[in-house]
Amino acid sequence: MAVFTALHLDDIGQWITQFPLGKPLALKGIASGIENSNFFLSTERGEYVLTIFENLSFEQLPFYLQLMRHLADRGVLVPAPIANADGELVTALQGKPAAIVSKLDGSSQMAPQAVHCAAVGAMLAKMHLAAQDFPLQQPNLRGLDWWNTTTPLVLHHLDDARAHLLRAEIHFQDAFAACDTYKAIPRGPVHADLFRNNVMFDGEQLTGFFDFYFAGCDTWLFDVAVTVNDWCVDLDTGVLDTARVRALLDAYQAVRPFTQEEQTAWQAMLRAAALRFWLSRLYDYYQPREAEMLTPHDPAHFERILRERIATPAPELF
Ligand SMILES: Nc1ncnc2c1ncn2[C@@H]1O[C@H](COP(=O)(O)OP(=O)(O)O)[C@@H](O)[C@H]1O
Ligand SMILES: N[C@@H](CCOP(=O)(O)O)C(=O)O
Repeated sequence: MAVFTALHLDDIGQWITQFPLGKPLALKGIASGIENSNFFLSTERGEYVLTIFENLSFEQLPFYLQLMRHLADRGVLVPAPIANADGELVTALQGKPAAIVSKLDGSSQMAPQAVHCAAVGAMLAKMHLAAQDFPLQQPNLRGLDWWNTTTPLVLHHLDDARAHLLRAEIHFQDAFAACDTYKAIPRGPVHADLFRNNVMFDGEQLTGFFDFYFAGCDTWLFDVAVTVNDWCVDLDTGVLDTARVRALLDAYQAVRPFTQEEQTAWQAMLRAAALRFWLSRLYDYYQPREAEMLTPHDPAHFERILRERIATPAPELF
C-alpha cells in the first residue's frame, strides 16, 4: 500500500497502551497496496500489522474486522484482529479509524502454479461456507451501484473505443443483474479482492487470506471470478491458463459444489469481475490521491482481460 498517513513510533506510544501488546519496538511503512496506510508493528508480544483506513468509516469497519474474527474462529486462515481493553477492534489514530491484526507468516506467491491455485480454491470455498452464519450485513461497496456511479467520472478521459466498451459492458451487467439466473445464485459475505498479493504462502502451504477491506455481501461466484481472473491468468495476454483454472475450480467444487445457475452465469461473472477492476483502476488513475509512496495499478491489464472474457467462451465451471 501507499503510506497516505505518515506515522512514527513516537506517535503511537500513548495510543498503543490500550492494547495488550506491551511496548512498541518498531514501526515500518509498507509500500505495496493502494487503499490504506499499512505498517509492520513489532511489540514486546510479537509481530502485527497496523492499518490506518483512508476511505472506510468507523461505521463500516466492524463488518470487516468482525468477519475476520468470525472466519478465524471457524478455521479459515486469516489475520486475527486485536481488541483493546474495551473490546473494540477499531479505534481512532491521527483522527482516522485504525486497527491492529496479527501478521501472517510467509509471502505472496506472485507466480502461482496449479498447486497454489488448488489451495486458494479450497480455502475460498471453506471461507464462503464459514461466513454463511455471519450476522452483519454490508453490500459489496464496489458492486453494481458503484460501477454505475463511477462510470460517468472516468468516461470523458477515455478514447471512443474504450468509452464504447465501458458503456456496453455496464449496460450488459445491469441487464445480467436483473435476470432470474443471477437472482438464483447463492450469496453471502465475500472477500471480493482475493488477488495473488492478498494471500500468503509458505512454500506450497497457504498461510492466510488478508486485506478484507473490500469484502461485502455479494454472489459467491463473483468472488470465484475475481480470484480466477487474477490467479489463473497469463499476465501478458489476459488469457486463462487451463491447468490453473481447473485446479482452482475443482478444489473449490470439492468443498462447495457449484449450482447449475452458476454454470449459466459463469462467463458473465468473469466479465463482471474484469469490469470491476478495470473501472477501479481507471478511477484511481484519473483521480489520484496524495501519498508518500504510491504504486499505481495499470488499467490496461483489466481492459485486456475484459475484452478476452467477452471474446472467448468461459471454461466449464464443473
Ligand atoms: N496480516 C498481515 N500479515 C502479513 N503481512 C500483511 C498483513 N496485512 C498486510 N500485510 C502486508 O502489507 C501489504 C499491504 O497490505 P494490503 O492490505 O494489501 O494494503 P491495501 O489495503 O492498502 O491494498 C501486503 O502486501 C502485505 O505484504
Ligand atoms: N486488487 C486491486 C486493487 C486493490 O489493491 P490491494 O493491494 O488492496 O489488493 C487491483 O489489482 O486493482
